[in-house]
Amino acid sequence: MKVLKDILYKVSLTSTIGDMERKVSAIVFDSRQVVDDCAFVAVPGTQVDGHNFISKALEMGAKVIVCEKLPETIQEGITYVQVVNSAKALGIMASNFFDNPSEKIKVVAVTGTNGKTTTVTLLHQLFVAMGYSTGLLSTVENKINENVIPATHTTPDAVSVQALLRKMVDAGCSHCFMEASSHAIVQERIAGLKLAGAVFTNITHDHLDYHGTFDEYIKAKKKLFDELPKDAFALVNADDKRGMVMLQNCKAAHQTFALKSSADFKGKVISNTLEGLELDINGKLIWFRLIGAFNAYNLLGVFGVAVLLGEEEEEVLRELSGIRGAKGRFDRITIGGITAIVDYAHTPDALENVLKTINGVRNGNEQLITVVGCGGNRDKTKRPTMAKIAVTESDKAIFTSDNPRFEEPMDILKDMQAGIGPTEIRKTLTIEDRREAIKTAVMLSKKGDIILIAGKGHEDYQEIKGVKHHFDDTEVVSEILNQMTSN
Ligand SMILES: CC(=O)N[C@H]1[C@@H](OP(=O)(O)OP(=O)(O)OC[C@H]2O[C@@H](n3ccc(=O)[nH]c3=O)[C@H](O)[C@@H]2O)O[C@H](CO)[C@@H](O)[C@@H]1O[C@H](C)C(=O)N[C@@H](C)C(=O)N[C@H](CCC(=O)O)C(=O)O
Ligand SMILES: Nc1ncnc2c1ncn2[C@@H]1O[C@H](COP(=O)(O)OP(=O)(O)OP(=O)(O)O)[C@@H](O)[C@H]1O
Ligand SMILES: N[C@H](CCC[C@H](N)C(=O)O)C(=O)O
Ligand SMILES: [Mg+2]
Repeated sequence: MKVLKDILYKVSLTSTIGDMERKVSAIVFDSRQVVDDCAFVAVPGTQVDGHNFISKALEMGAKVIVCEKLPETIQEGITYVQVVNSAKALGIMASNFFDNPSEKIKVVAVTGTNGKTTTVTLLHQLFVAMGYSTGLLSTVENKINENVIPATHTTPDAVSVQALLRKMVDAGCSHCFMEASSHAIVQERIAGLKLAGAVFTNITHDHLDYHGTFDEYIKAKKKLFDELPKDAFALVNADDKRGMVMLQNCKAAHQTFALKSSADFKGKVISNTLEGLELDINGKLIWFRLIGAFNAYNLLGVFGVAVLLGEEEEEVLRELSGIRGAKGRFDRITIGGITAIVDYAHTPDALENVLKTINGVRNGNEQLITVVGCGGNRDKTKRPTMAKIAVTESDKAIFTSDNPRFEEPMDILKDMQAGIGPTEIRKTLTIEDRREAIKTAVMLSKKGDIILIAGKGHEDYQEIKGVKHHFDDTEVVSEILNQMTSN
């Protein structure tokens, strides 16, 4: 239990009614999670307004209401706290509630359209290999050293972020590497967090359904850098033209990494094959297990962070050289002479990068077949572009479902087909059922061919109308390849 007025330290208050010395058992932002004596924070959402659930929260036992607009009836014995921004208040209150864990651990947040999971996973593996007790918050999983705590979001909600950091501090962690999604930044899920540094990987087309325009999407990412403290570092990709935008008005130490532009952490791709990457980093030639030039950026970003955190260059490169990266990112499965690549590419830029990487290393005599879909209830404008890229960069493309959520799968597939010209349509098939689509790709393949299965990577489900059905691309393609190539 904590005293309310201590939990409100640093929160911008408008007015208060009632006892501020009251003890609070928990901080809750969902009326369905209310416990006795908790503080309920009413947050305006994308679907509903949390203010509509204030009376429900009181019925369930909340004793403190934190809100932007006071309700019409004020109940006796309840404390009301009116704040300027309740989403922001939630983050700050959660941090105070858990004794400000981010002040006791070096937290580095990574943002960008692509490469966040790869970057934080590499950093986590690197720091564990260098002997540090290290935490991870990522799309694939949250971790305290090797202990996995399942993840539901790329960046957890404000209370979970602070609760997880508390667990990390209690477990003796010195570092935490976390993804900061644009949704999370706008929704203040990381308010109240003290960052040691932030990284910008890149920005390309995604999430326009949520942010409305590309400018708003850029602003969302920039907010992370605008709010960094003076003693933090801001490390950006200087080859992305928005890298410098992130640094405008940023108080933290400006740092850059790049392959093309001049930068503080400069690299060069020496060779790029299906076995790995050879890079020149600060004049040293190093071999890495990751595949694709885009991973050169991720590796450089990781190197930069480690050095900025005070690690020794030689040791960082030696350890980084042996690391594999995140699950579902360019995972290769070769059975019966056919190679399947499972990759989480779910944006036009990622898909193009992965296909260009494959095209850059293949011999050209084999076929490249791409199986791809686009998520439902997500940015519709990326659908025709992703379809076009799949057709242009492959010999055949099979369009299929990827988490249709609450949309009709065939509607999504029609949006994809709209991106394809009349001559290219012959190179495509549309098969709604993802298992059938993968099976067809295998049927169309012969020894030596390559099948790219894009969009789901590590995901082990297909989300249909609010229900997650077990589905794992790697599992499915391995089973089909084993069956179909064994005789
Ligand atoms: C669109 C979006 O981002 N939504 C997130 C947001 O919920 P919301 O604003 O829509 O909430 P709402 O349903 O409108 O409800 C408003 C408020 O009323 C409360 N409420 C609601 C109902 C009720 O009965 N009682 C009650 O108190 C809710 O708890 C909430 O506080 O805040 C919630 C708490 O943090 C998130 O769980 C939720 O994520 C949803 C499930 C989601 O799908 N988010 C995706 C888009 C997302 O966040 N993705 C990014 C990664 C994207 C990427 O980079 O690829 C991520 O970080 O995971
Ligand atoms: N630096 C990069 N630039 C462009 N594409 C990349 C980069 N790194 C990875 N990719 C591609 O993007 C896909 C997603 O990578 P990753 O999971 O690291 O990104 P993310 O930013 O965490 O994505 P999400 O926002 O969905 O969590 C990869 O499977 C790969 O195809
Ligand atoms: N974090 C991303 C993941 C997209 C993955 C793809 N499989 C899809 O469902 O669109 C999102 O929530 O938009
Ligand atoms: Mg991610």
